[in-house]
Formats: sequence, C-alpha cells, structure tokens
Amino acid sequence: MTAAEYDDLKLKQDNDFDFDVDDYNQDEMEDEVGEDIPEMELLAMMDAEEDSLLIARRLFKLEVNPETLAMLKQEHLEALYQHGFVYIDGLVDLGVVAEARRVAGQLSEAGDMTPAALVRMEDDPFRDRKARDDVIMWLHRGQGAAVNPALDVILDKLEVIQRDLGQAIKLKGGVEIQLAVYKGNGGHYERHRDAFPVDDEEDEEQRRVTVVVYLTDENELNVGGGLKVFRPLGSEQTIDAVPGRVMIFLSGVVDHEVLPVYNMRAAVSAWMR
Ligand SMILES: O=C(O)CCC(=O)C(=O)O
Ligand SMILES: [Fe+2]
Repeated sequence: MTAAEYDDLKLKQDNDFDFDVDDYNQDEMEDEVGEDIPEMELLAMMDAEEDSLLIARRLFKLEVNPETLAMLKQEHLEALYQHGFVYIDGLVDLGVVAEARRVAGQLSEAGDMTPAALVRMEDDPFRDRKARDDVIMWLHRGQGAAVNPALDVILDKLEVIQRDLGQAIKLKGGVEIQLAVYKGNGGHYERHRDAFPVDDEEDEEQRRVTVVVYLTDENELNVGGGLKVFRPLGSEQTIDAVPGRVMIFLSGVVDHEVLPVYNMRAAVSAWMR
C-alpha cells in the first residue's frame, strides 16, 4: 500500500464509526484498497487540486522551431498542448500497416503473446491490473518479432515522433513499446490513465506521452474498438481506430477506454518519458 492509499484508509477509518479494519478479510481489503479505488480516486483527488492538463503543460517548451520537426507539425503540438491529445492520419504507409497487422495476427494466433491481464504487476505496476482483454508483446528494436520489416518501419516512425515531441516537451528519452491485439470477441480495456500527471522535469517514473499506431483493417471499421477519450474538462470523444492513425496523448492527463471490439484489433503503443 502506498503512503497515499494508507492515508486514504486512515481517513476512512477516522470518519466512519462502523468501519473496523479487523472486520475485513485481508484479501478483500487488498482488492478494495489496493486495486480498484486508489488510482482513479487518487487521480480524481489530484485533478480536483489542479487540472492535470495544467500540470502537464508546465513540461512544454515555450518555442519550437518548425524546421526541426520531421513528422509532426506545429499545429499537432499545439493541439496536444491545448487539448491533451491529437490524432494524425497519413503518417504511416497503409501497406506497412496491413503487413504489420498480418504479423500481429500471426503472433497472437500462434500463442506468442501474453494476455495483458496476466502480466505480473511488478513488471508494469501502473497499467496491467486494469480490466483488459488484449494479448501483448513488448517490442525492442532489432530483436525478436520487431525485426519484421513492417514493425521495424513503425518503430522507426515512433523514434522520429519521439524526437519531434522532444522538441516541444521536456522528455527524458525513455520509451517502452508494446504490440497489443484484441481478438475480437467483445474484449475491451476499461477506463484508465497511463500515468500520474507530473511537472517535474527530472521525473523518470511517469509516462509523459502515449503514442498509439492503429493496425486496423479499413474493411472492418465500425465494428467497435474505438478509443473513448475523456477530456480534462469533462467532455468525451471517441476516436475511431482508423488504419495507420497515430493517436498521441499526454499520459498523465487523458483518461481513455478501448470500447468493446468485434474484429481483430491490433495496435502498437509507445510510452515516452
Ligand atoms: O489501443 C488503444 O487505443 C489504447 C491502449 C491503451 O490504452 C493502453 O495500452 O494503455
Ligand atoms: Fe492506456
């Protein structure tokens, strides 16, 4: 239990005469306090103190020289600053998307990917305990499945995007990249956030920017699997997982949810710090 969660529990205890820790089975309590309540409640408490978008904005640099940008445009960076997210089409060749999708399907069919829900919490404490129905594989450039030429092109694009983002946002340079496949039987990923909002330039723990490249099939749109984003000011929007679309959002700012999906849905997600 983290200190904050402990404080939360203490608060509950102090305020509720009926609450007696000993009445609670330890496992149940772990479930309740350790998993379901804390992150979203903690985030809600933090959001109430200060809008997470305002916190994240403090990591933006004041000036960007557009000539130094290789893939992104200044307007994309401005949208990211304004809204906390932006999506861009046309950055990835659709032939590459189709081939990467084929490989993703093969890897998941062959059982080479791990159900994300089973990934050990120590490996990824923030995210993988949420209800999610995808299978995943970490990608490392030049290794294993990532040597596939189509996946390599996508990893290359992500590197370029990371450099561009680094022109506008103070990043430390770390990245983790994951291939995720939903097999299409109504699976989803419940509402969550990928990180806590930070404005500390030196922080290496929290993910700062999430970049998702969709490896969907243009003939299979409208069969679910949109990404519902909850904007910092409360409104919601669903972004379709259009083939090759690149969705970029501030990891500590934007809650999001993968809506139930009824065909195979593959994506490469990168978390940049
Ligand atoms: O695939 C997506 O659209 C988002 C995936 C996601 O939220 C995550 O892996 O954290
Ligand atoms: Fe996420």
